[in-house]
Amino acid sequence: MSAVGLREAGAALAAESARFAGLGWMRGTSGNLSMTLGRDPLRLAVTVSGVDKGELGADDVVVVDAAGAAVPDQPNPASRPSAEAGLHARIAEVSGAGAVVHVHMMAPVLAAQRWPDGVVLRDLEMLKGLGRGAHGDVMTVPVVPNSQDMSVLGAAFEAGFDPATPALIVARHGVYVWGEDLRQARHRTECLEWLLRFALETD
Ligand SMILES: CSCCC(=O)C(=O)COP(=O)(O)O
Ligand SMILES: [Zn+2]
Repeated sequence: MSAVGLREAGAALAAESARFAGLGWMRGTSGNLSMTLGRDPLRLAVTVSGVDKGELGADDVVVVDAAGAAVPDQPNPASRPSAEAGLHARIAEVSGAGAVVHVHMMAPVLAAQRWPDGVVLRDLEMLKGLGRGAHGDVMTVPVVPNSQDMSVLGAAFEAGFDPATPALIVARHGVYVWGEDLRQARHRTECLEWLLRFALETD
C-alpha cells in the first residue's frame, strides 16, 4: 500500500478511535482497531501500541502480517503495532472481516464474569444490528479466557467461531467485534453493548 493510502487508513482508524474513546470505551491506553488492507498475503492496518487511542493521528498506524508482526519498510519504523495485532489478524483471516474493533467497555467483561461459558442473547430487536433475527434466533457470544499470548487467544477464538456471531469476549479484558468495514463494526459494537447491558440488568 502507498504511504498516502496508509495515511487515509490511519485517519479512518484515528477517527473511529476518537469516537470510542468519547464513549469511555477506550480508557487509559486501552483498545485497538484494525482495517484489512489485503488478503494474499494478509495485511492489516492496526493502531499503534501504548498510547491514548482518543488522541491518534493519521500516522499512528502500522501495517502487520498474519501473525500481527510489523512488515518491513513502514513509513514510521519506530512505531510499534498494537500488542493485540495477532488476534486482529486471526479474526480478519478466519471471519473475512474488513475491520476489527477491540474496546474495554465494561458490559462484556461483567457478562463474561456472570456467564463464562458464553453469553446468550435472544428475542431482542437490537439483535438485528448484529445480523440476527429479533424473534426465535439465539446468539451466544463466545467467551475465552484472557492470555498475553495472541496465538493462544487466536486458537481459542477459532475453536468457537460461528460465522453468524461477529463478536468475541475475552474474560476480564474486553470485547472484539468485527464487520465488513469500520462503520459496520462500530454499529455492531454499539448494538452489542446495548444487548449485554440489557442481559445484565434483567438477569
Ligand atoms: C490498559 S490497556 C492494556 C493493553 C490492552 O489490553 C489494550 O487493549 C491496548 O493495547 P495496545 O498495545 O493496542 O495499546
Ligand atoms: Zn485490550
